[in-house]
Amino acid sequence: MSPKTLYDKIWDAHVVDEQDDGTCLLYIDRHLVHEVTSPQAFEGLRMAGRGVRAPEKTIAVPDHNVPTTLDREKGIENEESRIQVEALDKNARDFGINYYPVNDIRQGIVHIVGPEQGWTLPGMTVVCGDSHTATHGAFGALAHGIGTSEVEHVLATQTLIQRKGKNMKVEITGRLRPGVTAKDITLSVIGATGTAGGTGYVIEYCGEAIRDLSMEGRMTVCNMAIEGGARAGLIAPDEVTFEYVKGRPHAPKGAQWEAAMAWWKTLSSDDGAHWDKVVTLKGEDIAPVVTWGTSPEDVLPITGVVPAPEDFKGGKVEAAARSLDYMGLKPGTPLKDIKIDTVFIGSCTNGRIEDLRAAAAILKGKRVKEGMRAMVVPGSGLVRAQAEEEGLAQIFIDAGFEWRLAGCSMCLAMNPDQLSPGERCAATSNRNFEGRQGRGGRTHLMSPAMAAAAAVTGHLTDVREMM
Ligand SMILES: CC(C)[C@H](C(=O)O)[C@@H](O)C(=O)O
Ligand code: SF4
Repeated sequence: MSPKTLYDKIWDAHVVDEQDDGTCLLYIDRHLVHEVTSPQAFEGLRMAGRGVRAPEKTIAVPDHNVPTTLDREKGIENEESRIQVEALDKNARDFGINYYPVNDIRQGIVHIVGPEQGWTLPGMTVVCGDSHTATHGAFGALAHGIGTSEVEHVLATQTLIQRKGKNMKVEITGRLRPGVTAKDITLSVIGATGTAGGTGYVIEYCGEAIRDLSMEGRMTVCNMAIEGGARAGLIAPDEVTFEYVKGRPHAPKGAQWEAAMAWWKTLSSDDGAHWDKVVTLKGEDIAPVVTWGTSPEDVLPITGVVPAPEDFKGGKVEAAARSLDYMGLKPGTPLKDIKIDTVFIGSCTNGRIEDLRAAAAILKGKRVKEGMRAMVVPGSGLVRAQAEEEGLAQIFIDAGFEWRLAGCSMCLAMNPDQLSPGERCAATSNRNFEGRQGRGGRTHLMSPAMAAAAAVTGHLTDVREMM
């Protein structure tokens, strides 16, 4: 047998049918559903008089549109948002799928809830009508974002039509330096490869610096695979993975656990497997980074300066000029001199317990700079509860942060947490497009520790100076 990559192995184990032109039908192990991309899919099922093929493998949770303020039981003011959340509630109950409603402590961002509840397991195929489904690849699961018509197809058949992608290896060698985190890895990879660098590929992240990451950190890395253009991101499962999964509500138990482990231990790329593209970064070379522009590839070490359009080539010259104009930045300005108005800590990229710990470690005994707004939005109700138990919530509150309920919140402008025109935000989320956090809002992406440091000083800050 020829050597295979991890992607090849999971793919081969799930192919139900392959046509001569390479079109495949893949079996889907887990289908995660949120309120934004599912209403029409359920409507389609109703119209066709069909049910959900595997309700026990389908998990629904509202996240994008839910308010995260403490008074959210008052309901959703925006009509469109309210209709979506109500539709999910009705659909989940009518079709008998697993469901975490907004008042359930297990509610949260779908990509945080899936792993937390043990729905996401190594070797699985996982889909969701959401591009950041790549997050689940951290478990060595093949996790694709899909569109609404595909959501309907998966609901009805538990299969997905796909063509196989190419194999790309992203290796991070050696160790990270102090103050450098998973977020800096994933942003630096996109900085190096560009937002189109992964187009057509499934990325496997490997190397010592990846092995050294916790599951939380691995999820942060895979979460942004999509921002690098890839179809999915993967990390081979190991002891760290098994330890995280063990004992979770929907993880296998007893003899089933043993059987699962026997298969999970085979889930790594074979020596000599073929890679269509290889990118290597040295862990020691990665610095704490921030984005300066309106694309996740606009990444620089915090010690850098705002670039000039002429520093780029081709179409990027014009794009950079437009970015700088939108962001209100002048070439040559030290990144550390950029003043900010708002800090947002949360999202499926960085809303897990370890992220809150990292931010709290910087904030302990300090205050948010006068006049700024700062919020922490835990990724799930359980993350929130754990943070309260660990005393992190109190650190945030004492520092002057708002301590919110779980949801996507200010990651995107689909709920009341939005930036005003011109407002500048240090954000731990994954997208910085024009208007992403609100019309005219300006986003700088960074790690939770960097965002916390910026909250204290009021400008972009090198976290290493505060450690
Ligand atoms: C709303 C949803 C479909 C979207 C996505 O696909 O990623 C959102 O989660 C985002 O991050 O932009
Ligand atoms: S937290 Fe942000 S990136 Fe993640 S699913 Fe929600 S909107 Fe998308």
